[in-house]
Amino acid sequence: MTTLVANPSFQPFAKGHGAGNDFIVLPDPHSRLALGAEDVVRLCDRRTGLGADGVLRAVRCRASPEAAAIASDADWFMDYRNADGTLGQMCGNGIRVLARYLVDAGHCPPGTLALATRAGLRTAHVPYRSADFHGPVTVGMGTPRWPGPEGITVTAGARSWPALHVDMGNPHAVAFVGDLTDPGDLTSPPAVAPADAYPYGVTIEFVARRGLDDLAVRVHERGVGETRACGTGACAAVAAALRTGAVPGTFTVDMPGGRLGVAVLADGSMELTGPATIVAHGTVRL
Ligand SMILES: N[C@@H](CCC[C@H](N)C(=O)O)C(=O)O
Repeated sequence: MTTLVANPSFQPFAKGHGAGNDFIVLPDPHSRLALGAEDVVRLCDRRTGLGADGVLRAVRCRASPEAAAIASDADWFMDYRNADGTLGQMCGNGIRVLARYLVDAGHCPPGTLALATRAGLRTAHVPYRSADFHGPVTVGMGTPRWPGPEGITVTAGARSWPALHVDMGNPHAVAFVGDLTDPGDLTSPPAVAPADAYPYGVTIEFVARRGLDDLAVRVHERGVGETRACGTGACAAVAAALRTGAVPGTFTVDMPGGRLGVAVLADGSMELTGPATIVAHGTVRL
């Protein structure tokens, strides 16, 4: 049985990012950390905390009944939290950063890592251990699903666009725009209609087509706000492009924080590739 202990005053952490989508990694192999929503909000605050788009609690699957129920054959569980303290099922950049951390910090050998998420088992490939905690990571993102409803509209500022509902383990609304400046500054969340289309909230992608296999994307993330990149969002954008005429292959997805690659495999599943960087290790007051 796992014993939850009172949060120690100072907890080890690592800070990392994937194409500018940044995370605090909290290694908690024995699942002893009682991490509340208020802890996450405090940690992610960019003035009074470390600052991040989200928190990745890294737990050994065998120490967590929740993780073992999701994927008993996985080694580690990514307990992902958004900056507002809410739980997320899946995070494409987060899982790449977690995999880079686990390998470079010596918790796992390089190669293939089986990782549990609330969206199910995901497989990350870390080609080598990096002494400077930086390098590419590829992750199998599963197959996009189309749960409906159709006829979704997204409104930002004074403009509206039709959008497609794509599920990448977490919910997305993808709108094609003429220019990435069209949605305005995105400092407040875009409106989505019908209002009951996403009972648990949604991440919204604004996508500009640049070429046959080249997309430029801005993302307003559920539980965070506009972020510099989003891995599930990149895959959702490619899925929506395929639905509207693009041909399966390998896509480049440019986001404000950097470039991600999305490969569409023969079975329709997707692989996400991009850089993952650990920028700091330390201890933080919880
Ligand atoms: N940044 C992420 C997505 C994180 C989860 C999202 N905010 C949600 O609530 O579903 C990514 O890289 O996929």
